[in-house]
Amino acid sequence: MSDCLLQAKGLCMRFGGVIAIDGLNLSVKSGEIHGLIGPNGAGKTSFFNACSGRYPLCGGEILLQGQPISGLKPHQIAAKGLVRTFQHVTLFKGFSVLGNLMVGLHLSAGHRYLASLWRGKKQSEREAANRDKALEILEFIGLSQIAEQSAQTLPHGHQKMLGIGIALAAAPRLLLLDEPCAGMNSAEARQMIDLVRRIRQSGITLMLIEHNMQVVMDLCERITVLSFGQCIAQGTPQDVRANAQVRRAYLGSAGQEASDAA
Ligand SMILES: Nc1ncnc2c1ncn2[C@@H]1O[C@H](COP(=O)(O)OP(=O)(O)OP(=O)(O)O)[C@@H](O)[C@H]1O
Repeated sequence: MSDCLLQAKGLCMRFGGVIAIDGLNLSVKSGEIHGLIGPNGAGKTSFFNACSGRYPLCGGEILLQGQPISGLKPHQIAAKGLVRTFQHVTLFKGFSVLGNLMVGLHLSAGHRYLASLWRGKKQSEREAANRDKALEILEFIGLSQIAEQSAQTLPHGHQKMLGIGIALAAAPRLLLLDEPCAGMNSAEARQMIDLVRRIRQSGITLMLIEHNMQVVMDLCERITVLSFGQCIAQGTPQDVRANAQVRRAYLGSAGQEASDAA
């Protein structure tokens, strides 16, 4: 598939006797916002962990732009353009918002963008370039007004936004977002949805795990549904809503919500 950015083929992941991912096949197309949904324990986070190199696979392979990435270390996968966020953001609480982003930029300094930016520059010039880039990202994620505020005092929604800003500092081609709207009030969730759309407009492909069905149905062009580590449906929101197996897998949990969002 020529427009396929990420492809998982026959993926398996186990934790002792627990099969977290069971022969999973799925693909993410370049330029789309792709939702990953499924009941609790379906294997969604395990899939992100597999893609980002956090845990080893026990079978199958993952291709990014047609190149195998399975078996690479997380920083090597990030350098190839696949970057993830976590459900719970880890920030340097003693640093400012800007400081956190600058650390993020330093950590991904081996990456192609900064490598080209920094080549041949002196330390002071690098610092200035780093700060400019951090401010640019803060403007993009809508936190430039609070650049000097301590990260410790940030409300939950802003912490999640900053976590995404730090991920953007690694200049991803594909950004995996783990429950970006979790724990947010409706105003914060609207800001997050707007940010996700703007990230896509900037040329970055996104895949997101999200339990809020309304968010998934509004935001995603395609959706993959997992159940017991397997893909039980992949398609447009309309396809997924109409799928009887999806409704059964969700019965009694998010199923009613999924139907209601139709
Ligand atoms: N580090 C781990 N050690 C042991 N078992 C794990 C680990 N991570 C995941 N699992 C198990 O793998 C299965 C899939 O879990 P996973 O967290 O990927 O599901 P999920 O779809 O993300 O669920 P949720 O929506 O509740 O976050 C579950 O049975 C879980 O208990």
